[in-house]
Amino acid sequence: MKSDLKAPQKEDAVTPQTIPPPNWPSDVTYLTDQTYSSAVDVELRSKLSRSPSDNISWIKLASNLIITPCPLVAITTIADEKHPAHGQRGLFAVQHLIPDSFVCLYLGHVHTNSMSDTDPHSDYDLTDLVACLDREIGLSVDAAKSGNESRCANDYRGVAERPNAEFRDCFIQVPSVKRAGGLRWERRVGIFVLSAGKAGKRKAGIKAGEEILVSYGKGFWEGRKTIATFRKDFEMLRIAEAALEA
Ligand SMILES: C[S@@+](CC[C@H](N)C(=O)[O-])C[C@H]1O[C@@H](n2cnc3c(N)ncnc32)[C@H](O)[C@@H]1O
Repeated sequence: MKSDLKAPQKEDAVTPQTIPPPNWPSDVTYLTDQTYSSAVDVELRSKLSRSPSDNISWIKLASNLIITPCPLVAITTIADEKHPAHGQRGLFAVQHLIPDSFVCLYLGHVHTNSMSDTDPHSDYDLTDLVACLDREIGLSVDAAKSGNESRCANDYRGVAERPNAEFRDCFIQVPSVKRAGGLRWERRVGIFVLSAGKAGKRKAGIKAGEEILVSYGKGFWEGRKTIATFRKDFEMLRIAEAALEA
């Protein structure tokens, strides 16, 4: 298949970096776009592109919405001792975010879902966090070693009654040497504010200063419980059980 994508030059090649936002973890690379494992070859990556015949209703994000670092959020170390992720980082809104609005992309290292290309120790892999980049073609995004602000979004369990944001599939425009206009649409996963809901219960959106909370899904915590039991990691077991009971 002919493609306008450049073949990956080497494994773990990173995109250009920008100055990370305040409170960014020093041992994690801050990304402005996702990177690709060498197992994600040109053909596999081309499946992430939107072909003109696609009739998908996913959101197409205008390039002016994608700003790095993201001006809508702040990474904060959680000081509240009652918060189940106390001492860790969380993602907070710095301004009012209206229902359905885009917050930021979930960036990280795109990998195949084969065991040899997956980090079993990662707490930041979208395969586990409900959404994955594309289940049909078996790709996911891991932000354990490199990512952006989204990797700091906590699960709502034990923090609030319900999530106020969610992961959604979307498209962004990336450079293309073959397409007219020099751009093509490529799939990403982003964090979006939840919709207002039919009864308008969430019409307030997310207030400035509020923590942005998603649902990782029950499966994430059940998985953590199984791993913790196997590894005899009692702290991890306590956290997973508390989240499942919340
Ligand atoms: C994707 S990371 C979220 C960001 C993380 N707090 C940090 O500082 O990098 C997922 C990890 O955050 C923690 N976490 C997130 N939500 C939590 C919750 N509701 N209860 C307990 N721990 C949570 C768990 O350690 C989980 O494995």
